[in-house]
Parts: sequence; C-alpha cells; structure tokens
Amino acid sequence: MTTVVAPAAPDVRGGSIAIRGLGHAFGTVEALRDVDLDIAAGEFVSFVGTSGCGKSTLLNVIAGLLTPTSGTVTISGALPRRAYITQDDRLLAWRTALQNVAFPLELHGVPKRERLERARELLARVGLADAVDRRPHELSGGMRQRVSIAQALVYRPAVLLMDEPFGALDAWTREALHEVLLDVRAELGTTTVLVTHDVYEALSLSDRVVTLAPRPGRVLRDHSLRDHPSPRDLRSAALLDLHETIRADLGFTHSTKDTP
Ligand SMILES: Nc1ncnc2c1ncn2[C@@H]1O[C@H](COP(=O)(O)OP(=O)(O)OP(=O)(O)O)[C@@H](O)[C@H]1O
Repeated sequence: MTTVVAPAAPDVRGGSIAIRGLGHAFGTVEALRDVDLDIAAGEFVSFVGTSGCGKSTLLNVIAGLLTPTSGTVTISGALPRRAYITQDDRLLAWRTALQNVAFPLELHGVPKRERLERARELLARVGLADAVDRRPHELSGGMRQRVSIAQALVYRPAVLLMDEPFGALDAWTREALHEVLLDVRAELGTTTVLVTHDVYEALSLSDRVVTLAPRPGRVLRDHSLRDHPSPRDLRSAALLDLHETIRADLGFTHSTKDTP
C-alpha cells in the first residue's frame, strides 16, 4: 500500500520525527510502551525485532494511521509529504503501471505531461521500463512491489515509511532496489524508516538500527552505523560483530559465526 498524505513546499527535504512516551494498546494487548525516539531529518533508521514485538504498530502510529493510547509523535515541517509502503501492494487494477505510479501526482494536480514523465523515470529506475503499459494482473508479485516503490518515490516524500517492502522479492531485485532507495534518498534527503526481519538488510541500508523488545514493545537498543559509510562490506569483522550483537538483543543465543 502506498499512501501519500499531504502536499508540502517543493523544497522540503526530510522531516525530523520526535516520539515521546509513546504507548499503544489493542484492548488488553499492550503493543507498545514508553517509546522515546528521535529520528533526524534525512536519517535512515531500521526497526528490527521478533515477530509481534510492535514494529508495524510503531510504524502505523508514525504514519498517522493509528492514534496512540499515550504519548506523541511529532514530524517537523508544516505538512511533510509522507509515503508508506507495505508488503502488500494496493495498486489500482484497471490502471497501467505508468498510470498507477502517476496517480499520487494526479491527486495533487501535477500537469499530465510532467506526471507521466516522472512516473516513466521512476519505473525505469526500478527496472520496469518495458512494463509501463501493463496492468497489475499482468505483472509478477515482485514487479507489482516495484511499481509500489516507484509510486511511493515519485512524489518525492520528505518521510518514507516502509514495512517489509522487500520481503517477497528475490535477492537480486532486492539488492537493485536497495541501490535505488539509497540513490533517491541521497538526492532528496528523505527521512526513511524501515521495518525489516532481515538484520543484514538493516545493516546495509541504515544510519541506525533500533532493536525492539516484545510484550510490551519498547526500544531495547539503538545501534549507530555512522562509522560505517556506504557501500558496506557486510562480511567485515565490525559488521559481523554488530550482527551478532543485534541477534543477541533479539534473544538468539547461537552465533551465526558457529555455522559451518
Ligand atoms: N488490530 C489489532 N488488534 C489486536 N491486536 C493487534 C492488532 N494489531 C497488532 N496487534 C498485536 O499487537 C502486537 C504487535 O503487533 P505488530 O503487528 O505491531 O508486531 P510486528 O513486530 O510488526 O510483528 P511481525 O514482525 O510479525 O509483523 C502483537 O501482539 C499483535 O498481536
């Protein structure tokens, strides 16, 4: 799903996110408790944690789709443009890939020629230049997900929220999309929050990896990767050590280094 929330001045770059004393309960299920987190404008932060620890709930609160039971989320900028990508695409079945990608621009009155040009450019970046005229049912799951990613990026979001966007993709497509994401982020200064189960993915993309503890979900640790500039060698001793530390945060006791 891709939601574009609000238009903003064209020069908006990034948007900082301040989370204070955040808690959320679904009835008797306490999903989040006392989450305090600051994400700077332009920063790339990943949330990792075991299944059910509250990652999606936290992202949904940041997206404004859920009202927290307690605490606040403040995103800087008057009306920062936010885009949200989940694992399931929500493309419009009767529209071509090009028309789907152009759709957020259409909603905000961007002239037709410009919106189609931008949509075409984004589709080319995600490797779908040859599929612009196909409708969703004529695309594979991975291709549909790439259309969703292009649709999220076409609007040049100040804040990009992603919930397992690459989970269903093959390794090559995933790697290619990582590069697109890093390039777009470098160009636009987009503040990016990624929920992922893949610790390597988090380590290769992020400025910070935040681990969450379950029941109730809360911030366990906040690991900075500022000292590891991109592109990163995930086989370097320092990153393998950090991978182990994050696994230990999540309660895994067997080291991947022990695996023959
Ligand atoms: N709509 C809902 N109603 C009731 N409980 C919910 C609802 N959504 C989430 N929960 C519960 O809140 C907790 C956190 O769920 P959430 O989906 O945020 O976890 P997650 O870390 O994203 O999990 P996963 O990695 O498996 O996607 C879980 O115990 C879940 O069962």
